[in-house]
Amino acid sequence: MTKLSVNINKIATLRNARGGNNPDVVKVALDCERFGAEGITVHPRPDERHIRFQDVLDLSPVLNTEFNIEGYPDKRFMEIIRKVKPAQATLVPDPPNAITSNSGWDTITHQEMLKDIVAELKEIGTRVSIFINPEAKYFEPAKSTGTDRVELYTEPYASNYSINREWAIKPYVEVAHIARELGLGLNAGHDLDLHNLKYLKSCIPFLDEVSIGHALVCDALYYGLENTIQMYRRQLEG
Ligand SMILES: CC(=O)[C@@H](O)[C@H](O)COP(=O)(O)O
Ligand SMILES: NCC(=O)COP(=O)(O)O
Repeated sequence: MTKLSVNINKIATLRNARGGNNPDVVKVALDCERFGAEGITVHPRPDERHIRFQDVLDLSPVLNTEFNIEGYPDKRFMEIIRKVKPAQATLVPDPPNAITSNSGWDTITHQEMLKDIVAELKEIGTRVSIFINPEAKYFEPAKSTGTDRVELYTEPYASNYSINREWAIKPYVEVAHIARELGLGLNAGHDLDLHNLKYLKSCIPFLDEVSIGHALVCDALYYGLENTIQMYRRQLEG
């Protein structure tokens, strides 16, 4: 079964736009869980443009599903992970000024650093996932870091889906089987939506988890949050 983890970054974007507490990020997260989300994902960026570090502290004690915290493993990120000990930490190589995540890790060049980070996170009992591009050369080095899972960076798939979906999915199917052979758990995320999710799932049925935020929140403006979460869940059935 592939779990849906709802990324609530963009709920925080809307809240921050007016300086108050509407929408209430904690309330929305709990409602997402009630509506069928099987996890909550946040990405507290260094500039706190959306999710703030305080949001992480407010969410952690009240969530009922898995809490997945994404981010670059700098000092502040590691401190918050040590503090809240989430179910999962997803390491992304984003520079502080990145408009959004735009690549996975070079697990060859950064293997030693990742090894140390992964060991520290596993020591505190947090499952570790490493954001990764669908390039086979990065998978054995990823395994060598000791990570539990990898998260396939799916923006290239999403942007090529409408052009030629069989071509777009090909590298992802190839590396998904490599990950499985290596004993790595398999997540996926970035730019997944109601158009491309079902095909991804049909081609990689053993996906452990997808984390989806931007498109899901946009869809909720038209279909409502509860209905939208159910619509995404149905794309993952079978
Ligand atoms: C790692 C990933 O692909 C997403 O969490 C992405 O980082 C979302 O970040 P923004 O919501 O800031 O675009
Ligand atoms: N890890 C991907 C994520 O959490 C959400 O990405 P997106 O759906 O906002 O592009």
